[in-house]
Amino acid sequence: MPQIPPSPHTAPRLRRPSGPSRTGQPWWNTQRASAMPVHRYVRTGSRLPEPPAERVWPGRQLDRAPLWASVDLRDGNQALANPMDIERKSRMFDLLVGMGFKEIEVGYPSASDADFAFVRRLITRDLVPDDVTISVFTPARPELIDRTFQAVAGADRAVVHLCHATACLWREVVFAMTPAEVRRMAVSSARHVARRADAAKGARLRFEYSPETFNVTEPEFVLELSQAVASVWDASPDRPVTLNLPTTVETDTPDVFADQVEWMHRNLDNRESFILSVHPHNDRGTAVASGELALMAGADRVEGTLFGNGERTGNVCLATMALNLFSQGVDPQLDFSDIDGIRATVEHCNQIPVHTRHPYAGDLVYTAFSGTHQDAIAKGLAAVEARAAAAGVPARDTRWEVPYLPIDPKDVGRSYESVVRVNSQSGKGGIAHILKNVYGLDIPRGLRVELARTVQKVADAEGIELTSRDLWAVLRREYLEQRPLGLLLKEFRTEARGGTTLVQASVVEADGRETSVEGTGADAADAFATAVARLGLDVALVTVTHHPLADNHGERTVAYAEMNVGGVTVHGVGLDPAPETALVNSVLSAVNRVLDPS
Ligand SMILES: CC(=O)SCCNC(=O)CCNC(=O)[C@H](O)C(C)(C)COP(=O)(O)OP(=O)(O)OC[C@H]1O[C@@H](n2cnc3c(N)ncnc32)[C@H](O)[C@@H]1OP(=O)(O)O
Ligand SMILES: CC(C)C(=O)C(=O)O
Repeated sequence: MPQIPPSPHTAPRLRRPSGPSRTGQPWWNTQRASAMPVHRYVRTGSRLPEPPAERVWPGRQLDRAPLWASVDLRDGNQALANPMDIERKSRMFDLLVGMGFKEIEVGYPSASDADFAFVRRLITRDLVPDDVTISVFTPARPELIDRTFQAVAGADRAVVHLCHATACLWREVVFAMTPAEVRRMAVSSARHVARRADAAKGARLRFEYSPETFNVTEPEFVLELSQAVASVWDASPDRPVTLNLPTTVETDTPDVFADQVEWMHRNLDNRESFILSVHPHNDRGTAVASGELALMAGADRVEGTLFGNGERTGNVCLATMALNLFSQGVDPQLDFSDIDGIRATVEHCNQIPVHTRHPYAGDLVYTAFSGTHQDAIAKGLAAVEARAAAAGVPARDTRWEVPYLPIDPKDVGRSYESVVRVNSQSGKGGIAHILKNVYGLDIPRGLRVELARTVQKVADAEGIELTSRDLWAVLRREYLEQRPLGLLLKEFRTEARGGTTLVQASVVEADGRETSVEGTGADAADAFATAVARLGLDVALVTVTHHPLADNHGERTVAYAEMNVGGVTVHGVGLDPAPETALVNSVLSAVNRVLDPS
């Protein structure tokens, strides 16, 4: 794990809150106004001309995958400190194709030679599969539209994506245009695109229009622009225009965006001549929610990137959206069965690491450190296996219901190995789960409790995570190693006597005295416990269990004894190729832990 350097500040330097406290506040709410300049910001509420008379989206559920469009190579790429070179673009393109994306925005060819060259490469080398359509982005400037068409010349099919900002702030500050002038720019650019497309004989071209800053534009104005552009392009059900509604900068709660999308969905003339698309950004951290609610509100298509790369806080993460569908039993129509491979490629291409807590893909998202979670996960995994065994089907075909794990890590190519990891927050269930999964030890409940206390002490003292090897080391030191003040078993023999077992043993006590003892019992452990009691020790076997253990040391038996020593319950473990030796050693282990508790 990377070491994080200590913060140079012990505490943030905060100004004391200056606002008044609310009068009559109950003791459980003593919050005060902050000292931050909140007066600089305005609450916007609904952005529709009037509140919707009815909303369909709250009652809908997502029951199928939308049309996905990756913008990793355009919006993602334009946000990178080091935009992708041809090698990285090609890796990203191949990944997206391999995962099943059918529409890929491959660049902004008029922006840079690298973007232009990559599009040419795809076309001239015939690298685009028959069922995949590439898309190219252009702003509403004639010379840049021309360059875009040069880039797609010779393509069998493509989408030309025209975009310009529409909101008041952009109109006034960026373009210095009136709404009428923006409308003229939209229509003249759309005409220019149409003319260039007409000239590109033989190519199957479709068009996309993005009223950039849609979410903060007057809805009637966006509607008017969209209808005007679509009419220039002769939008029809056979050749629909993709109308892409971005939250260029996410500004509102997702319900506000859903209302806007539903409003467009209802008010567009010839709705069937449009593919209604959304392009959520993540400035408020709610891009996925905005995307999902927009689909419920009538959108057909989503643009986004893998793991959410993109301007500022990024685009909507398509991995999250797709796997959210998967977790609800909806086929996402994208293949995430090797999420670590996908992540590695995306990290290589973007040169940005995916966060350890990123949904579905982060290193720690299928991992529990806390004891109660571990216990529940271990029980859940066991229940799935039991259900599968009872039904006579592989666990992979059984319904997934495991506490704290929304999907089976194996379904995205992860293993269960790192699902449970131990530190000072962990408990007996997780520790037992690891020892079972990694070492095959089926530790009985009483021993789990006792062992967890020891592990907890180690974890607290060390303050770091304990690996499975560390857990094994704790178990070995606590239960399997000889203790200086304990009894040393020199030799023993067993003999079956009717229904019982006789043990004769020679033990050396801490003071060096060697004594021969014997005892009979139900099995070797019981008989040895009786023999040890004859040394004058107050010991009795409560119960012993054992099971075979096959590992790279060969076939062995592990035995777990629960003893009553001087009125205290104590456990011991024996491990040996010979079953009887394992049983005897488990008793010796428990007794020695009392004789020498160091
Ligand atoms: C929301 C989005 O993600 S849109 C995509 C944004 N992507 C990028 O910016 C990456 C690619 N780079 C560019 O677009 C570059 O700006 C280039 C390559 C086009 C170079 O543009 P330049 O001619 O140098 O202009 P510059 O970027 O400085 O300024 C933008 C100009 O375009 C205008 N403009 C901005 N967006 C658009 C648009 N979509 N359509 C038409 N004009 C636009 C601005 O008003 C400004 O005009 P002005 O020069 O008259 O003031
Ligand atoms: C081009 C548009 C869709 C865009 O990237 C945005 O508005 O964020």
